[in-house]
Amino acid sequence: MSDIKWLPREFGVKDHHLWGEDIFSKEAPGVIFEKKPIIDPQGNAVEGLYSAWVTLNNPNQYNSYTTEMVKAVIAGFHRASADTSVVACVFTAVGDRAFCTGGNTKEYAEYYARRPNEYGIYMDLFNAMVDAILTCKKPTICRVNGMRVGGGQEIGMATDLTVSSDLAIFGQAGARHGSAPDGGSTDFLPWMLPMEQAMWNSVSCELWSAYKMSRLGLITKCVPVLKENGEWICNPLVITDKYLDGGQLVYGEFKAGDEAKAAKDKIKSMSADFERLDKEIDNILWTFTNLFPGCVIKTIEGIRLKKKFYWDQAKVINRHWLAANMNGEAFLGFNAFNTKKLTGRDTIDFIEFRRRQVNGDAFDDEFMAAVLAKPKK
Ligand SMILES: CC(C)(COP(=O)(O)OP(=O)(O)OC[C@H]1O[C@@H](n2cnc3c(N)ncnc32)[C@H](O)[C@@H]1OP(=O)(O)O)[C@@H](O)C(=O)NCCC(=O)NCCSC(=O)C1=CCCCC1=O
Repeated sequence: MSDIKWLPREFGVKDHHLWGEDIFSKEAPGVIFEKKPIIDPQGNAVEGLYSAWVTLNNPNQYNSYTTEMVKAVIAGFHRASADTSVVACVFTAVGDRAFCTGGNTKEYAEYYARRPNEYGIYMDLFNAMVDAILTCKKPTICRVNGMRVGGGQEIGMATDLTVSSDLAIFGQAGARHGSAPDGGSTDFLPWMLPMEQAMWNSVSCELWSAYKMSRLGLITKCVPVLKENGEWICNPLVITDKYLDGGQLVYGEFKAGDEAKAAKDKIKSMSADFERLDKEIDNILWTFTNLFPGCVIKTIEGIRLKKKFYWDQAKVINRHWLAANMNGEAFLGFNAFNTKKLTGRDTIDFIEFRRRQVNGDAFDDEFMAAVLAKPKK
């Protein structure tokens, strides 16, 4: 015989998906999974080739992820990874206020605080979510539609590329609200920002503008989303028309005083239009579409290896510290934030906390009551 047609073979295409469609939901809080056709530069849909969109849908709580949403994000990236018609995966969220502000602080305060073992199990899911993004066999793009804060910054940085609305802000919240940015930021930030900037950004909980993050190289690009008299305008809250003032770099810094107030009022009176953001996403998708898929993912995973180096080691032990911390600083910090409408204050009294530590006070309920604000009468 001169051919190998005689070899027994199985035909058809296998289904490698782990989860069915029912893990996704269009109801908030939930995660939407969609496939959208690849668009060529002339605006035509390319038949049979798609981008997969994983969309966080919890806008009333700034697209923070609940436990159920974490599971659905894992499923979304796994689905995109295993679907051969998908060119790349876009990670975004509903609305124009936030991409994601991290773990759901209501759930953290009301359920996970003082339940460290439960939080440890939750962290196993959180780690699996970051792993699902970092191991997706398709390029991953974070489409930042608004603030990317706390765990939101962490899952965003786990993606391969970020393009952002210029209204977005980026940063951490952990040390202010009772956690450490150990869901990826302490591992990724020192690669993505100069070390000093990574240090200050992760500890101070300052939120930096998209222009500043673009200048520092944390994100690929930010684009205007506001139009005035038919013309695109840059975020009026941010300095974008000069680099230097008094010898200091000011490009990307926030305006202050009356200028800032006027800019905030202006933004409030306008609505965001993501046309340019989506055009950028289409351009990146089109570039990927016209490259060898195997070479693309090998190149990407070669870069991801370095991002994953510290994450893969630290995630194992961080999970245990984060769990234990739910009995201590996290209990206080997340409860303070969760009850801010009742008390009028979103953080604990840090000065009293430190004074009590100086005195060697036991970390008991009396200590906790002393540092938490009281409900307003
Ligand atoms: C600074 C903020 C991001 C934005 O502040 P501001 O613009 O003043 O808006 P708010 O009034 O605070 O928020 C608007 C409403 O959204 C609710 N909200 C915001 N974020 C969350 C959240 N993460 N979970 C649940 N709900 C949220 C907020 O309560 C408001 O609702 P309301 O009913 O009052 O209108 C600020 O919002 C902020 O600091 N948010 C919390 C950020 C945070 O602490 N995230 C968790 C960090 S920890 C984390 O994510 C971790 C991940 C894995 C590893 C371990 C870990 O800790």
